[in-house]
Amino acid sequence: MTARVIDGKAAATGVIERAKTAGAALAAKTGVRPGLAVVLVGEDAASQVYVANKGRTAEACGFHSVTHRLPTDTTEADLLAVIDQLNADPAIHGILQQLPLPRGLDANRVVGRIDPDKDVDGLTLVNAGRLASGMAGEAFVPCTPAGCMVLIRQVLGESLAGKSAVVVGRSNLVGKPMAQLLLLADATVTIAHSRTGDLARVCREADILVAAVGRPEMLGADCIKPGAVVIDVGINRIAAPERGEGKTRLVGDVDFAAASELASAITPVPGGVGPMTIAMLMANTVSAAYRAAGEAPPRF
Ligand SMILES: Nc1nc2c(c(=O)[nH]1)N[C@@H](CN(C=O)c1ccc(C(=O)N[C@@H](CCC(=O)O)C(=O)O)cc1)CN2
Repeated sequence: MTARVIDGKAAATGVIERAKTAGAALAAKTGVRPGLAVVLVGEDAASQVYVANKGRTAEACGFHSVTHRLPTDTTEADLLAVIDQLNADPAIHGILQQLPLPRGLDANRVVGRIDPDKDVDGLTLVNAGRLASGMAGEAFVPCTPAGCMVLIRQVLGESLAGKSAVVVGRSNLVGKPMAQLLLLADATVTIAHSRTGDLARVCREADILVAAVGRPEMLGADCIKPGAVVIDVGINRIAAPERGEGKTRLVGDVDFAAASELASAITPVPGGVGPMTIAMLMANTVSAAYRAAGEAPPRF
């Protein structure tokens, strides 16, 4: 079998288009223009690219968009003051603290300061609790797992009843919310991780395999059940001397070539899950603005 390659860029373009249309409709009806604030602390090169993309995409959607770039030595008190100011700003409906934070800043305390109604990253305890309690409709769901679900539904439809899903990775940002979403769609879910015994055997049970471990090409052919849908969340930059001295390339957590021989559908890296992360941020921002305006948010 040669797997269908799931086009995350095309799916993301569709979500962004719907967010733009929904934002314009809200502004026309209520005068409320969706507003997104992104906060970046420090100089992490990848984060700078992601944050710039978030701002650009928000502007392309017609949103009010602000980016706070703070130096690496920002104190937690100063960062919390920025969050407080954004919490109080009526023009801002969504706040995202870009992660990771520099050493010395506590991500739980900083993210926990965001007003849950503006938490478009879905990382506050309130939104994580809503999702874990099955109240996904009222929660903001973290953007990457929300995007993975859009891609999975494209391939398998709404109900995952009867399907076994294995999520490799247990982060608050991806692994745990991903498992909750699959469970809510009626899949039978296992969360595995780097310390799982005989990981390949566990993965081979999966009709849906979601890889979010952050280790380049860690999951090979021995991890893939024939016909599985493989969603690769990993974005790992590795040396690519074949492209020239000092060159690099991106790979996922899955050995794409090997897995493609067995899977029925697979996301590539780049061009798979990554673009959906930013698209779902636009969707969550529109939803936050709808809620702030007392309107029912659209479904993405
Ligand atoms: N507060 C958050 N921090 C981080 C999140 C998040 O969802 N919320 N996710 C990641 C990084 N991320 C967004 O922030 C992100 C990662 C990757 C992509 C993307 O489009 N990737 C492209 C490749 C891009 C490249 O060339 O480097 C792809 O996969 O095609 C978008 C967003 C960590 N931090």
